[in-house]
Amino acid sequence: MHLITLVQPVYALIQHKLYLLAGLLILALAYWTHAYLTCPFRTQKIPGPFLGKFTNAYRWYHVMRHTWHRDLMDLHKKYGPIVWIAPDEVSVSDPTLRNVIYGFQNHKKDFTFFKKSPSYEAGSINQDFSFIFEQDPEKARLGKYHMSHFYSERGLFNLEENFDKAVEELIEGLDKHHARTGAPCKMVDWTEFFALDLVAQITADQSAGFCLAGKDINDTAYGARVIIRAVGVLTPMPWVLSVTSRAIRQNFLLRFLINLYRNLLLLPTFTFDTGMEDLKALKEKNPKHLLAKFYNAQSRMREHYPHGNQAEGTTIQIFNLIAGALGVVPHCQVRLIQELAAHPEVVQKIREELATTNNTLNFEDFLRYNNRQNKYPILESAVREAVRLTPAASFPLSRKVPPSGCQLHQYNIPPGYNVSMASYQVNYDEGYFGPDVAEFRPERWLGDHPTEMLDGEKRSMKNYLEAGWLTFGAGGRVCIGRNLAMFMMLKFTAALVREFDIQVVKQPVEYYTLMTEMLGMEALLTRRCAV
Ligand code: HEM
Repeated sequence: MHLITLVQPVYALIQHKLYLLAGLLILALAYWTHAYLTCPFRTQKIPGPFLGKFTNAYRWYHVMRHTWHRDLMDLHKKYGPIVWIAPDEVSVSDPTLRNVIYGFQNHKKDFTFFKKSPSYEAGSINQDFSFIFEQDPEKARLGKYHMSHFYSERGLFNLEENFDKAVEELIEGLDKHHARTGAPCKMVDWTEFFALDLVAQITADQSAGFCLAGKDINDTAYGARVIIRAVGVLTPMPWVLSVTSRAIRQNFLLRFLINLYRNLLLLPTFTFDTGMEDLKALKEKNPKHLLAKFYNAQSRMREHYPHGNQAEGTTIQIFNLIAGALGVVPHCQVRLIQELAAHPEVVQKIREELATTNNTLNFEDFLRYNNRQNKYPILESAVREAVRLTPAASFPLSRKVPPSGCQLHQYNIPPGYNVSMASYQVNYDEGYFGPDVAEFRPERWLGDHPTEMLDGEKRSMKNYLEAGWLTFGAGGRVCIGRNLAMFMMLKFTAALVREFDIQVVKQPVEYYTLMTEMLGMEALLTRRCAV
């Protein structure tokens, strides 16, 4: 009887769609208002945009306008270094607080360590270890233990031959498709082709042929972009995450993922169910390349991921590599080309540096081992300056406040809430980087900083600047691919300025979803005679 009394009005509500809609809206408003009224940020009067305090829809709207990275900068200009941006999150813009949030694990472990926030679940699509999206710090540490050596400078040094093969194909492709024809070169496409060719080279010692073909074979890069953007759209919406599962997300993205692995590994019939034998054969053929390392790393971590499988566990590492090499590096590279085209004096200096090593960039002339000197300080600084100005992995690095809570300026953030910093507002902090923060000035990375290190040693500018920026994240979850990113950009840029004169005929436009993409830039390339 009671049940019927309850069910009848609900049924009536469902019958009238308008009432149902109004009911849902009232419920949502009641939920948001309750969350707002009980939020400790309110009692402490943390400033922020009114709508952002109420609902995640505010942040999502700005993501969908593809301007969130710049909007966040504006919010900080308006409200100060701590801004309440979403019902359970504050955004922080202060390089001196970087180490509070992104520190290393210490003996107090779970009590003080800021884990990646639950929003990282958006990028988890199978039951295996996915480096970027793993929230458990212990498992991430284990991943780093098994993988960091082959992403180290030394580890990559062993694959220099593969870098050079990818560079050769890049030059051949650019020459054939642009320099000789005079057709404008779509720079972001070419930086992506190079990334795909390079990944195929270092993963399985083979040419995937993107630069030679001068096109996105089978929409491989397009598919990877769809996946990365989909993660960006999902990340600011916690309720979507609670109603989708990894399996749903994987199925939605499956065809793009499989297409990616097929075209990179040159395994045209690859599937997760049937592909393990092919993967094994490929990794056995190339024991020194990354596919073999990925396979070994996932086997060692298997006991922690009992619901996963070897084919997915191995290939998801390729996806992580692609997320960095294809999702991020090309956009930093486009910024660098844009700046070099506008600063011929820097190009001249880079050419002079390259002339000292036979016009070729060699890793051994860059790495500071055996007391060798870096022979490319301007080129290195130009790359650093570009990744500072366009830190393309610009999504807020959201972290869950640990049981210890945390103090950010005058505010006390209780455990369980989220705090985040994003690279754009940190990297453009005038207090830290100086009033010329928005200018491309590679020389800011050279020489010494007036302050000293703790042990009384001189502090280099590089050390000072890297301690403040957030381009590669920081602390225990710092980017594992930062050496690879640097090497990719060094090799690409060295080859480009050696071989071509570049004239930008169309400027890039920033487009944020998860990464800040630099879309639309076109350049005319003229082959240089004097090499
Ligand atoms: C210029 C290029 C790159 C930039 C700006 C960049 C930036 C970042 C940032 C900001 C993070 C921290 C994410 C967080 O804290 O949530 C990160 C993490 C990571 N990056 Fe990169 N990245 C770049 C290139 C690469 C490349 C080429 C790889 C290829 C291996 C890579 C692999 C990773 C991985 C695996 C992580 C997760 C590390 C962890 O959570 O412990 N990145 N990257």
